[in-house]
Amino acid sequence: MSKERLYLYDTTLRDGQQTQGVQFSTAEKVQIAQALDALGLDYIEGGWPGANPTDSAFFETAPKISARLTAFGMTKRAGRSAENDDVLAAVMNAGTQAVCLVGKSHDYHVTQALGISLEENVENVRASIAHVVAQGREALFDAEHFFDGYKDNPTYAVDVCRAALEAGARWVVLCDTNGGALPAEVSRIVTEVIAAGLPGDRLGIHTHNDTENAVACSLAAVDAGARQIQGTLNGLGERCGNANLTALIPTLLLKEPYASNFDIGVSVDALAGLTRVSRMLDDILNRVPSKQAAYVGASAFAHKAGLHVSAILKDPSTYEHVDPTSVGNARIIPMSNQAGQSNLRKRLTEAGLSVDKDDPALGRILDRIKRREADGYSYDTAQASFELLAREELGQLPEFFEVKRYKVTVERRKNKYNKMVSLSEAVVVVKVDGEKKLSVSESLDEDGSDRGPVNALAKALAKDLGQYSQVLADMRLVDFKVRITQGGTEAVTRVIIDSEDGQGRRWSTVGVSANIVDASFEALLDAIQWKLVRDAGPQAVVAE
Ligand SMILES: CC(=O)SCCNC(=O)CCNC(=O)[C@H](O)C(C)(C)COP(=O)(O)OP(=O)(O)OC[C@H]1O[C@@H](n2cnc3c(N)ncnc32)[C@H](O)[C@@H]1OP(=O)(O)O
Ligand SMILES: CC(=O)C(=O)O
Repeated sequence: MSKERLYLYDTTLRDGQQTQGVQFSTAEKVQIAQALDALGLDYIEGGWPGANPTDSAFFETAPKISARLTAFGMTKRAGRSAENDDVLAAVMNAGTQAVCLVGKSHDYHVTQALGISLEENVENVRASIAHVVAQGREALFDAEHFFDGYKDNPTYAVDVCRAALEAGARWVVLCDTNGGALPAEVSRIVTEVIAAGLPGDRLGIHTHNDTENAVACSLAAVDAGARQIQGTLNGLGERCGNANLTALIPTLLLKEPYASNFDIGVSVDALAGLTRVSRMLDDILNRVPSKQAAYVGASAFAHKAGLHVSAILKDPSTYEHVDPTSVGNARIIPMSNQAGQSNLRKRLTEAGLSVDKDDPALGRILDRIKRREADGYSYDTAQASFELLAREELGQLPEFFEVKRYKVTVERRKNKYNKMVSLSEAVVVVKVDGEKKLSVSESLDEDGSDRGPVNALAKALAKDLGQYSQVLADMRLVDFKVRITQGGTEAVTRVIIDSEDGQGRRWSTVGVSANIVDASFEALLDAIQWKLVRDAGPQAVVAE
């Protein structure tokens, strides 16, 4: 049986840019358009030419893409011809293959927002679409507030859409503009609209996520016969966002009945780039990627509970609905107080530690993790600290050096320009290679800015570690997170430090104490030890 074509239309650069706090630069728009094109989207809506300088500049320097680049705008305003509407002219002047115009399909909005008669609005829609088609462009009509309009006045909502189709629109897109429609309602209305004579293969769906149902409503519309879906990467969009293409694309490619029934422009090979594209967008937006995002989140294939892991090790499909590599994601088995021996052995193997199934050290490690998590530690994220703890229990952690003492002071004082500035100074005394070494460091960066007491401590600790200093030269701290948590009955500070090195490795360590400096020092110490285990293990000597 041959598959039917289902078209995907991306509006990240238009409705996605209507997200509060999101403003793409022209260069970022180009980068996103190219990534969407490589994925295989059919249409990429670049923005509203003429509405703002960035959108206009994007169309002026439009990237060469295979997808249909689409300019967005609104139907002509009343009282002037389509040819004489300056807003529409700016949209047409972008010169794109496809033009999508939004227009009213809810009678209430016609009379209230536009203040014109229902007939005049139908004629404005008809004339605007005819104008686009007459200029040799593919025309799309976004029927704004369609579902709310249909519920109030079905005949009028359908008449507006019919006018757009008769004027030559390739697609009429039924929009749930306020995002309040539910899947069963969408299914019923799309079915009725098709029965009323609007052909399903010319109908699209545009949903918003105000009830967390945008993806479900899009699928309901497809089930009922619509053949184009509009959505955005990572579900960006006005208010709560649009239908999330990052969830829809894998669903359409990997789940039945969609996989058997439809051909979408995205190939199975391109799907493997989805997680990367999703993270690229977060990177552009300077957002921390949502761990729990379906398919592409860091936790989408993280198996924490002991029961899950024991089965996963026998067959991953026991607790995974799809193979993580199909969307470019990866399976994670974090360590935590939810773990059993299966998690533990899997994690130890990944760390290069092979332990027999009945080794009593396994029980000791698990006990220690559970006790420490009760005290406020979190090994779920701090996998490097987990590994060090396990090595210690297994007698496989060399004592590279011994910390004899440390201190850090923070001072506020006037600089030479008579401005109050902070300066931290740290002193660390270690015994390494049988020799006691005292290192002092300040918190000031090369440019003179204060980097704080933890930075001073890190510099002092790594400053003179004898034979190991060379190994640590390419290591740097990249993130520092502090959380006040409840350890036992007391409030304690938990510090998580992320480090990376010149070999592209990134690792997280944890420290817990009532005192933030001690918690930070513990996490720093783990960070350095983990690096030394990796790169200086065989040379390690046990301190006297
Ligand atoms: C549902 C959606 O998300 S559609 C996308 C919405 N996106 C945006 O609004 C972002 C870009 N918009 C803009 O930059 C500006 O609104 C512009 C440049 C388009 C227009 O700006 P202005 O001319 O200052 O108008 P303003 O934004 O105040 O109001 C919109 C006007 O368009 C009219 N209008 C709204 N929809 C339509 C339509 N489909 N067809 C014709 N006119 C319309 C409104 O009635 C209003 O007219 P009025 O000022 O005579 O009352
Ligand atoms: C067109 C559009 O973005 C909407 O109706 O939501």
